[in-house]
This record gives sequence, C-alpha cells and structure tokens, in this order.
Amino acid sequence: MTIRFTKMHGLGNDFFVLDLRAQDVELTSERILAWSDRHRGVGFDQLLVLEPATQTGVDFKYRIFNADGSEVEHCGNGARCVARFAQRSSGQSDFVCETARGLLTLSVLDDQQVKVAMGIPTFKPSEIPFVADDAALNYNLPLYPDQASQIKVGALAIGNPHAVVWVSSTAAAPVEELGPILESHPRFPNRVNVGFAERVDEHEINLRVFERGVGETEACGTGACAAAIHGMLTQGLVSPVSVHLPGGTLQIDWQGMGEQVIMTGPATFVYDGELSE
Ligand SMILES: N[C@@H](CCC[C@H](N)C(=O)O)C(=O)O
Repeated sequence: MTIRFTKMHGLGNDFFVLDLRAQDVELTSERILAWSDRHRGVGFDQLLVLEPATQTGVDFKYRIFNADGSEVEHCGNGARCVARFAQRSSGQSDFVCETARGLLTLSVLDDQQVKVAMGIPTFKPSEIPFVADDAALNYNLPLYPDQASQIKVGALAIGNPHAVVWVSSTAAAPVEELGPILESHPRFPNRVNVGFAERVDEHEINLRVFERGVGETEACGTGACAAAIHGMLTQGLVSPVSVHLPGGTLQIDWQGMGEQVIMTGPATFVYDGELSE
C-alpha cells in the first residue's frame, strides 16, 4: 500500500498533511506514532487530515492529531497550511472547513499569507474544560501535590484548551519544567496547551508554547490567539497584536468578547512524499 502525503509547516510548527478525499487510509494510533517518530518515521508536530465535508456549504472536513496520536479540536498553523494545500488542487482561495468544534473560514491572500477566522474564545470553565466554580481571568494553581507553590494562569479555549502564564522574559521562562506539569494539571481534565507570554508593548508580545501532546513547538497559532486575547483583557494589549514566536510572527486581531479571533500568517510547502507499507 502506498500513502501519499505532503510535508508543510507554519512558522516551523510542522505537519504531515494527508488528503483522505483522494485516498483511503485507516488512521490507527500505531500508524500515527510510527509516522510522527522523528528518527524512524517522517516526524511532525501534528497530522492534518482533509476528509470529504459532511455539511452543505463546506469545502472539506479538517481533523488534527498530535504527535502522541491524540485527536484534538483545533490547530491554527495547521489551518493556514490546509488552506494552501486545498488551494493547490482546487485553485480556490477561500474555504470553509468543518472541525470538531465548528466551522473555520480560511482565505489565502495575494501574498500567500493565510487569514483564518479562528472561532470565538470562551472563558467558561466547563467549555475549556477547566475545574473551577466560576469563570475568571486568572486562577492561582498549586503546582505540586504538597500545594507549596502556586502559579497564576489564565485559562481559555479557542476550540482547544490553553493556559497562559505571563513572564518577564520568554527567554528565561521555565517552559521545560512547568510546561509538562501544567499540561497534565488535574484542573485541566483534557490536558492543556501552555503559553509563556511576555508583553513587549501594547501591540507586541513574545511567546513560547508547550503544546499538549507534543512538547515545546516553534509556533502555535491557537496559542498565539489565546495569549493575545488574554493580554488584551489583562495586560493592556490593543488589537492588532504581533505575536513573536521562536519560528516567526503571527498577527492577531480581536474586537472583544463574542467576536471571532482573526489570525494571519504564512504556510509553507516542504515536499510531497509517498510511504510504502
Ligand atoms: N500547533 C497548533 C495546536 C495543535 C493542537 C494542540 N497541541 C492541542 O493539543 O490542542 C496550533 O498552531 O494551534
């Protein structure tokens, strides 16, 4: 059996793109783990799958799997890549795709940047999901079972769950130490993506993200949205916000509660490949 795929990345957040509109491949966790292995497989942060749409007015269904095999609700850098991937075969520039958490609209711009309406953020604990009696902009979470040290985090979902920690320097942020602890914190029953954000000025932040199911990545689109939104509500940020990640910069626009978050950034083809099994 031959499996055709395309390797792409969005600011270094890398993807294995599989078009199941054009071929039939059973997605087992064994296969996904074998493909994601950076030493014995292709290697990627996320597997992005295009499937036939199940609703009218929708171009395709977009599914996302982390490198650890878990299926998740959203991936912002991936959304830009699937837009360019779909443009290559259809010639279209504007798409509506369905995800586990609703519809996304994607537009490939003239300069090949991609603009995505990423969804409406929620701070409701049950929708994140996060264990808390009431919604708040920040929570103090005990870090270790002895409850001795606490950390202040924001918790919100933009389709997928995010924790945001504001730091004075992302370069010195304890991403490797606290990322895994917060990712699996008991107050986040579905685990969480953890962003360490530094305010530069009212229109600019630096950000590093420890992604659920992957580890630290070069960029995270939903993480950039989550940090920019949380910063507009708590750090005096003003839209648009440029989010500088290790892999490059995304622009985030948000007009306030109840509004769509708009993300703009690049999407890059690396190569087309075939795997024989
Ligand atoms: N890289 C992503 C997010 C991918 C999913 C995430 N790791 C999760 O588990 O929710 C992005 O660009 O948004």
